[in-house]
Amino acid sequence: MNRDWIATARTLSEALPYLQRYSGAVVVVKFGGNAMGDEAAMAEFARDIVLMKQVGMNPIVCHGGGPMINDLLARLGIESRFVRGKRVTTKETVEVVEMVLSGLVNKRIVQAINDAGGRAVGISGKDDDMMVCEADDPELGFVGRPVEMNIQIIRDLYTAGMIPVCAPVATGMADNETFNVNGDTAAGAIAGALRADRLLLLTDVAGVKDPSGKVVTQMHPDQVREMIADGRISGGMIPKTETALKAIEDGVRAVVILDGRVPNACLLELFTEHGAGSLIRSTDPRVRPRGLPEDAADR
Ligand SMILES: Nc1ncnc2c1ncn2[C@@H]1O[C@H](COP(=O)(O)OP(=O)(O)O)[C@@H](O)[C@H]1O
Ligand SMILES: CC(=O)N[C@@H](CCC(=O)OP(=O)(O)O)C(=O)O
Repeated sequence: MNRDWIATARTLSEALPYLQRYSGAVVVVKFGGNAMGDEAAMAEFARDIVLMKQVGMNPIVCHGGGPMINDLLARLGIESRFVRGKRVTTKETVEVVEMVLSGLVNKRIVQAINDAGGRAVGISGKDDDMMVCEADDPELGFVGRPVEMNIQIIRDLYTAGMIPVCAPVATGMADNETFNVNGDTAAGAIAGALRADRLLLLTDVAGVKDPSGKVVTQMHPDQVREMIADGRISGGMIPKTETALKAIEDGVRAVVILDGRVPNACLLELFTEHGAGSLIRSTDPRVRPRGLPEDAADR
């Protein structure tokens, strides 16, 4: 018997407890612009998402696209400026942000998932008023902080067999306002509103690292707060870990920060014993949202 076939059969067999555990689970996947890579990497990501749906999970994709916005702004001669990891967004910039995120990036992901045999539907926070925002900080201009979530549209899509693909652009409280929302923030707000079983934040580092460069594989919220306070977590990892803390407070069972450039990153996290990246989980026994069995070990 061919050794590869035996190994493949064993891998499938070993995945059984994970397939059982995650049956029906709601998993929000944030796909960052830096994690997107080339066409082949996009196709591989799409295959993972379709496989998750095929085995009975409910994957929801929420994407970024910062580098793609930077490219178009540069071609238009508009400078990109960030404050604490968020883009300073003028009225002119927000038009480009919406074009790139709700248009180019969203439809590229939708097409890749459909090519892999899934039924992806692209929406933004504007559709059905899914995400309503207020200005985050006057210094940032049209950057939104989600204040109201109308999440039924997402539930309707996944219960009808579709895969929602969400662009982080939202509507405001006043007429005709458009807000640019940080992709991590948007994914966290969606996961929180759904009380998701998992929020996977795909980025371009292996996870949260300690000062020696080693990835911390499991963390609880207090440890994350300590690492932010003493500077071990800095830069772009601050909004990411803050999103994780907020999502857990809102009832998300666990958040994983992992390297989206690794082939089959989502499958490695969900269907193997050791998972991938850094898992942040509440220690509060009252936080037991619907979904996974009470006694299931998280890794
Ligand atoms: N403790 C840490 N562990 C890992 N990355 C960290 C840490 N502190 C700061 N960082 C920085 O955070 C970056 C990830 O954030 P960011 O570049 O904003 O990701 P994305 O574009 O995927 O949203 C890493 O590339 C790294 O430079
Ligand atoms: C307010 C804000 O900063 N919005 C982000 C939205 C895209 C994003 O978050 O993209 P990544 O996940 O690829 O970084 C931006 O304009 O770049």
